[in-house]
Amino acid sequence: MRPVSCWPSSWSTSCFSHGWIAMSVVGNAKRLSLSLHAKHWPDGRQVLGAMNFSLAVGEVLAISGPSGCGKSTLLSIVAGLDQAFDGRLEWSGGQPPGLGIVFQTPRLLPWRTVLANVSLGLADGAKNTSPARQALAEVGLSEAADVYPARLSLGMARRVAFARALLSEPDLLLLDEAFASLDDEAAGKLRASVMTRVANRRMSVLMVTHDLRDAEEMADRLLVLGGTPARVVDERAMPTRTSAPTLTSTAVPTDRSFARGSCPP
Ligand SMILES: Nc1ncnc2c1ncn2[C@@H]1O[C@H](COP(=O)(O)OP(=O)(O)OP(=O)(O)O)[C@@H](O)[C@H]1O
Repeated sequence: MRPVSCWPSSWSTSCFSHGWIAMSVVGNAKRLSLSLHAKHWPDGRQVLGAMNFSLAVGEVLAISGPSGCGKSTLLSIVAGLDQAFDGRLEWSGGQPPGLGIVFQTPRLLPWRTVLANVSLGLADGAKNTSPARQALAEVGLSEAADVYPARLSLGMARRVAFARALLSEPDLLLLDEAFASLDDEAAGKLRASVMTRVANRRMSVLMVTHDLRDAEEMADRLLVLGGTPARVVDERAMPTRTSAPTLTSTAVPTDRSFARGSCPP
């Protein structure tokens, strides 16, 4: 069990002393620690319950669970987009790392070309287009550089969102069902692009997915959310990732039914 502490720098709110779901990585520098007590919506409904997890530098953590449980909400908290929660989010060194995000919907700006969308966030993006063109080539969309998002399929738009996220060379990549709508070849290429950066740059990845294959091929660990409010109902190490850090807790079940069904009460 992780000792309770009030970390010095965090996004928000209170310290609390009970209700932890303990899990810690041994021997790896941490990129982030999240100690969540609760997340309520403004109408008072509690969507997330107590959970506590860390993500190590170079680690890939997958989060799954039934639709509507609160996975995207959890990702928004980690992204700093939702700060209205009870708990603490702490980054190593006290500073949020460079974040890359691929949302469930690609969120491209419709009035900018594909190339201009990919260049968003780069200081000199408008002047030097070669990094963005390279990123587009990496996701197999060189030919789409000058078209507008309205002409893209959902899968193509997702690949553009990937190019945009990877171009910023993030320390932490957040993926929300990012491989959905992609054919096997495109999804395989993107997985490879991500995992190359994990290996070479020690990029960390927090990914929400319903697809066990994503978790099996990429993740060191899998957290399964369930219940209302959602909590971690299962945690397992993924045997296919040989770089998996040592866990201090958990049994590792072998069934693959984690993403099916509705939230149990
Ligand atoms: N801004 C909001 N205000 C109130 N309720 C919300 C808001 N956003 C999401 N919800 C509700 O919170 C719950 C969790 O939503 P969330 O999108 O996090 O689930 P999810 O597990 O990611 O679902 P899916 O797998 O279907 O994408 C759902 O019941 C949703 O309707």
